[in-house]
Amino acid sequence: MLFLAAQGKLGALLAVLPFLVWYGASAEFYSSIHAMSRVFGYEQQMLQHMQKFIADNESKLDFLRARLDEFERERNEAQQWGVAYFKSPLNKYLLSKRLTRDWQHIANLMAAATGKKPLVRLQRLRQQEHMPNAQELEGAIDGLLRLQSIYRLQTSHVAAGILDGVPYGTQLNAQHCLDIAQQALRDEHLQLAHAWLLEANSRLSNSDQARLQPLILAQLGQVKARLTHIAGVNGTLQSLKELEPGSERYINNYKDFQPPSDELNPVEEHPPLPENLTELSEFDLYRYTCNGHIKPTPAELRQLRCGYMTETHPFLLLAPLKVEELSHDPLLVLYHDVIYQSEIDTLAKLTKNKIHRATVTGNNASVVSNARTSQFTFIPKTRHKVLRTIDQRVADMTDLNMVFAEDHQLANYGIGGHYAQHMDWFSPNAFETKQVANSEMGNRIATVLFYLTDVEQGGGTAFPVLKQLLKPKKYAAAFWYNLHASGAGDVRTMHGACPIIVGSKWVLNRWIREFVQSDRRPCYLWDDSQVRLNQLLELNESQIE
Ligand SMILES: O=C(O)CCC(=O)C(=O)O
Ligand SMILES: [Fe+2]
Repeated sequence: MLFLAAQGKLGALLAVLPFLVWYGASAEFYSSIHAMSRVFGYEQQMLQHMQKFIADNESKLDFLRARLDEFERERNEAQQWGVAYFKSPLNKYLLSKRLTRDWQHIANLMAAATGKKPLVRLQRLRQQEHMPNAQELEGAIDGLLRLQSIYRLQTSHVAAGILDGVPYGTQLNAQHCLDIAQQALRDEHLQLAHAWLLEANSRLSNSDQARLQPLILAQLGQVKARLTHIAGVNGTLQSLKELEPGSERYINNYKDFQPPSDELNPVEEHPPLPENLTELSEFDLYRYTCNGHIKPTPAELRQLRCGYMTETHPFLLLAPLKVEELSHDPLLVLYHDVIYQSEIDTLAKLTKNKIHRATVTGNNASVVSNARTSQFTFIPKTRHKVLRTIDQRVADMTDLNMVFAEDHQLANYGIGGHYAQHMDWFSPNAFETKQVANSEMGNRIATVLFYLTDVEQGGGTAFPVLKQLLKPKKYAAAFWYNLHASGAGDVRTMHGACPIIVGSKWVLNRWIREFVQSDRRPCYLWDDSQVRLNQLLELNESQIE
């Protein structure tokens, strides 16, 4: 189980709530490429069943068409005979046969549920695990809006398949843009709704113009009216009326609707970049670190070094660890090339079919939350020798005792998958309410986060207070202390996994607990644990360029 650390105003709920308000629906589908490739395979089978359904129905229709021709031919012949036709006992037989046995056969055939088998199979596939449902469709749109908001992606680019400057060739049509706009509107992202409606309007094809444009314009009028500082609501309503007289029926509560007078301010898709960080919510701090707005100054960067580490094990004299400093206090470093491909392959085998949608623990039970859209599994080190080898390396990297380390956690993030800002350490409240598994091992003194994949775009690990964004680099591992020397949780370690724009991210978490480390970790004689996050940010106020 995982817990969001809670302490005072940095509590779990505060960390999660703003996010839940922003992105209300639960969503699983987009959180794993693994699941997506599975259902992509199911879709292939669904198409085959559909083909079979069509083929069965086509052969039934071919058969019926042939019978129809035959019956018509027989009738035409009969008509040529005139009344004489009814005198022949042979014809009496043929007519009777047609109207009884033949027609019964035809009626049975027409009534038969042709293609039932492929239909049943198709329906069974739709029930498969990982098949997206309506809620997950919402989640996929949520994920897209989240990417847009975090990375400040321009709507016209996204609709044209350009993600953060890279073209992918997928185009959205007017209906897609309208669907996204409607969800943005429902969730009160008015600026984004506005941008998606404009995009829908500009992407109308001749064939869907009549069907979609009145709705698009009506919604655009409403959004503009709600964003009262913007221009053009009256113009939009005018176009709507010209397009379709009586079109006010598209506007909810039209009678109460008071179009404001037009003003000339343009609509920004995204809020302006903040200059003062002290006022930002924790989510915004995370967001602005993910998109690179919060970053260290050159002066701060000059304090940081890279080098080879040889101290913790004699073997390191032969093969020193490559370390990159990212923060001195609290310590955050990145080790390069500390896991082998063969080990990653074994980890992949051990996790096959085992990962589940991540939960976070708030006050009560673990819940699937949009603060964390990834999938994970825990594997005890007894399961495989490789896990113990990795732990020995972690001990060399950290100089910490691995006896009290949690099970290996492997997590996968798919497109849009993320984990909003949080601390890895457990709050005192989590201990009091017995939410901490193996509490006798103490709190999470340190984290080692192995990157098992590169990620094409996005997916960094953001440390807003330390102003660091770690881009996932295959074979590397981040290491940081979560606790002050006093044992108190360090709020400056607040971090989060930024959403993936393109790619898939696998990580291995090693959470090391605090007991049995007393001879390992150097103790400070002073306790800086009382320093509050806001004070720290004020201290750091200079930093954005
Ligand atoms: O995947 C990442 O970049 C961070 C993951 C993380 O913070 C966690 O699992 O606690
Ligand atoms: Fe974490």
